[in-house]
Amino acid sequence: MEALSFGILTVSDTCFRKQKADTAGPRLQSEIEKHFPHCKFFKKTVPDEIEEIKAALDSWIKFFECNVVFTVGGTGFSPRDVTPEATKAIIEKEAPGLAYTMVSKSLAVTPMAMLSRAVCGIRGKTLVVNLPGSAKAAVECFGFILDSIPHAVALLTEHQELVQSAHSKMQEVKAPAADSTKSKVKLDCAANRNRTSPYPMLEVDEALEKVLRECRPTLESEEVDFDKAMNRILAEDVYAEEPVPPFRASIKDGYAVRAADGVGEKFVRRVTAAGDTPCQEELKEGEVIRISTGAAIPAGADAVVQVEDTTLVEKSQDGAEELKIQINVEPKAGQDIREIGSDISAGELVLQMYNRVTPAYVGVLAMLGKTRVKVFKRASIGILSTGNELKAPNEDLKPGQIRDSNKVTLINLLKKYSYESNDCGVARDDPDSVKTVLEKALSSNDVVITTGGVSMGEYDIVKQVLEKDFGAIIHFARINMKPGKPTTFATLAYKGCHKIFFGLPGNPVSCCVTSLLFVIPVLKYMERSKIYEFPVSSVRIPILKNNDIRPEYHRVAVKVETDGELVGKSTGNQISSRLNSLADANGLAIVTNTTNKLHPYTYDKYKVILFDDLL
Ligand SMILES: Nc1nc2c(c(=O)[nH]1)N[C@H]1C(S)=C(S)[C@@H](COP(=O)(O)OP(=O)(O)OC[C@H]3O[C@@H](n4cnc5c(N)ncnc54)[C@H](O)[C@@H]3O)O[C@H]1N2
Ligand code: MOO
Ligand SMILES: [Mg+2]
Repeated sequence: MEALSFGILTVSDTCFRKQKADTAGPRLQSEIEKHFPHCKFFKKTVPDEIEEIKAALDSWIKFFECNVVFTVGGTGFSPRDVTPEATKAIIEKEAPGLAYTMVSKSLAVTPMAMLSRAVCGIRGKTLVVNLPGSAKAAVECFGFILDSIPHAVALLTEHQELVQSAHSKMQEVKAPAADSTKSKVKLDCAANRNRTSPYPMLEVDEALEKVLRECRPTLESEEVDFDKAMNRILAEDVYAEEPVPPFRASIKDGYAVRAADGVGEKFVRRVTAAGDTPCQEELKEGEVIRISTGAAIPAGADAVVQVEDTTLVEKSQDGAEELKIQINVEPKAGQDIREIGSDISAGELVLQMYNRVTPAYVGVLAMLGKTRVKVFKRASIGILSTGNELKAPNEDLKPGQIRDSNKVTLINLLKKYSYESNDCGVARDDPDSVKTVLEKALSSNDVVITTGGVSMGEYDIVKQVLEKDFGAIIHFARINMKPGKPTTFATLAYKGCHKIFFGLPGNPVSCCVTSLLFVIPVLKYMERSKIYEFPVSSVRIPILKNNDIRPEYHRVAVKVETDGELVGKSTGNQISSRLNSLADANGLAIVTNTTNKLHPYTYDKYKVILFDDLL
């Protein structure tokens, strides 16, 4: 299939004259790339001139048959805004539904959206969409119509493959939820089961790419109390409504002085401490006021002299009060004073949208008195185990049974990266039980994670239940990695809602490693974290052997040597059942097959995914 092509035409006098950088065009491009990873782009900036806009649109449509052209800017009420007029002049048919969708959804963000004059329409095989000029609004509006784009392009180009995938996507949304408690899956007699997997084997990168393509970054935000916002992604730019400090404050314990009075003996008029109402009576020549760190600078004072640079000259009769002191060091005007707004000025952009909230962010919100803050919504996550052999950790075991460690491990693994999840119980290895437990999990979670039942056994029925009972699309069910080969990823529509499904392998290490490689990154991606993958570093490790054809994600403990070099060591036997191989690990060293490799050295440098603090 040929890659889709997009035109981004920035319409702005100031960007054209290079008086202002174009932020909206590049932001829109990166947003488009997230959803259409292999697309082509045509980009140009033109001034707000009707003929120039028309000429650019014309050439992209006529000569390059661009699938979609987005104009950015020039859709408002100012006299120079003519993008809608230029667009109307070149399109053959209007597509008002798109413009309507953008305005109506934008109204939920800002009432100013009602001033948009954006036009959308079709010319030949090209869809033309006017977007607003601000980067934030352009990306938001693109998000509002994103779902319709593949289908629109499919219809315009009569692109069969695209039409089909757009239709199946729509089917997916409409697919009826499973209703009866009985599964349509019947346990095959062992002789009838698949003897080879029908699913293609994907590389790890391909699998992650597929997952990210299906799990779009959210467009929804919610307001939370500032002290509950830790680790969330900000969905608004935070501007200071007040300056910090709100008054001129002393940086030192000492004396508020008039710098021009210089050194010498001074009369100590009074005392002011942090929290005291600022002294309004003007400081007179030869006077000082004793002051503590954080106290408001009294009227007339323009410097603070620290107590270390003074000498006591005269005390009160009871010996408790200072009457006169000597200033020993020439003060400079402004010395040791925090001016109003010197930390944060009123109106300043302090915290930026798309950044993750840290403890200091929470503190800054507290400083500004901003007690509610907008953050991007997070997916709700349900976790369940499958397996007839499983008992709860507090239960005694009969022969053949083991304790369910996966569920509690995954719940805590997610918690480590700040994601709460719901315990959805355990399903037995029979289709009715898997269906019932899955149904419950899907009814109250956006993302459902299961462990076990995804490999080649006749009781590995999770995929069949997903497909037959829930109409799920299995995007992949095999990955070329060790551990984690049978990792399964699917999407489905449950009661009209899009659900994401990870079927992780039952082996305790396999489900954790695949969570680190796929689940955690996608949860971060979905809540719009700018960084969603763990860092990868080169680490010196004693030779690691791997006799499997699959690349192995070898659990290692990595520390920083005194010279700053990262060195690691294996955590021992790497069999997928041995969870203790992960217990003290903070990295996954990627080891390709070593069967025929000669190792002249005892150490080698490995690429290591660092998922925890260095030792
Ligand atoms: N013929 C083949 N057999 C297997 C293949 C294969 O390619 N061909 N792949 C192997 C690999 S690799 C893995 S990984 C496992 C994955 O199996 P399943 O996802 O189907 O999981 P189960 O069979 O249900 O269980 C596997 C293993 O893990 C234990 N387990 C399961 N759940 C839990 C839990 N909640 N807590 C602790 N331990 C659990 C279970 O008892 C099994 O020992 O398949 C291989 N087989
Ligand atoms: O892939 Mo399995 O997860 O090797 O043990
Ligand atoms: Mg199995």
